[in-house]
Amino acid sequence: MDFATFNLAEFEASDSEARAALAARLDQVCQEIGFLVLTGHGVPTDVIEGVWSKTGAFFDQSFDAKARVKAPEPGYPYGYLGPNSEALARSKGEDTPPDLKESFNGGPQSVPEGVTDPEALSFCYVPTIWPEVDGFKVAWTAYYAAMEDLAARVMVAFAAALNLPEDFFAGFIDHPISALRALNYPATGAVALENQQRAGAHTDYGSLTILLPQPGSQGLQVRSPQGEWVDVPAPEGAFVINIGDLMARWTADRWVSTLHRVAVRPHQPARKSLAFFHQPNWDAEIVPLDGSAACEPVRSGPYLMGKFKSSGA
Ligand SMILES: O=C(O)CCC(=O)C(=O)O
Ligand SMILES: [Fe+2]
Repeated sequence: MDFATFNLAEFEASDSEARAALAARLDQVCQEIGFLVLTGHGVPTDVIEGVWSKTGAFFDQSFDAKARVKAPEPGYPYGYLGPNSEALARSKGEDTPPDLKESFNGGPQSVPEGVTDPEALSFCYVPTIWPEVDGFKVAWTAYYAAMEDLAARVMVAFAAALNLPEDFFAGFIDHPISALRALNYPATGAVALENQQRAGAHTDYGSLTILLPQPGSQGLQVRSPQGEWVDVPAPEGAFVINIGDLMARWTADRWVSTLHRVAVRPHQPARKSLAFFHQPNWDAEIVPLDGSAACEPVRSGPYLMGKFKSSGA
């Protein structure tokens, strides 16, 4: 299976006929596999290098130093999640050993005016707990902001792909509750436990994931429609994007939220990645776009919270 590439800058610069053709192709890829390589993204190299450098410095610290910024209680969505904290396959009802990874997670940097819902305030709007790594917060927030902008541009392309007015999603994503996760999969030894992966098979929860796998790294795989695990490339200078469960619902399952995992193999070097989980406004009502009753309407925030709580290890 070849991986489709979508060049966002080319789409944005195209006249209406070429734009429609690129949008139709995007629609097709989102129907078939829901994963693609994104080029023409315009995210400055120094923003990307900055976040790699500071998250690398974070993971290089001792466990005790990392544990100083761990989530203060179970279910707290941000901070350091050490080894044995999460098994993503549990979100799919699979009882597996914990994933072989550690992560640092952060959320929106400010609470929009007028948010009073206690669930929103105690879930996605709780503070990110900053590590004492010089320059970490600056590099992290610059990358987070770049991902917010990029996600909004991809959502314009998605609207075109779905034959909607191009600003259709704008009002749903003007106060997004997205999360950024830096992942470190430590080097592997001889064997893992049975059914243990670096990240167990799962689908993502939100509208869109913008993933930056360590360039040239291996292990990320998607489940093809034929039921095979297919390697996802990690090209230098590009992102991998995929549809999450919320987008599948929104499109009444026209688009697929594809099962994926990070497979474990013996004697692998450490692998890093940055996953940005774009999530519409807390209050956004996600109703099937085709007007059908294919999926129950859900609210973005509570839907995410329900999903998140299902993967704790
Ligand atoms: O590390 C990766 O390449 C993918 C991680 C992933 O799928 C996730 O955290 O949802
Ligand atoms: Fe994922």
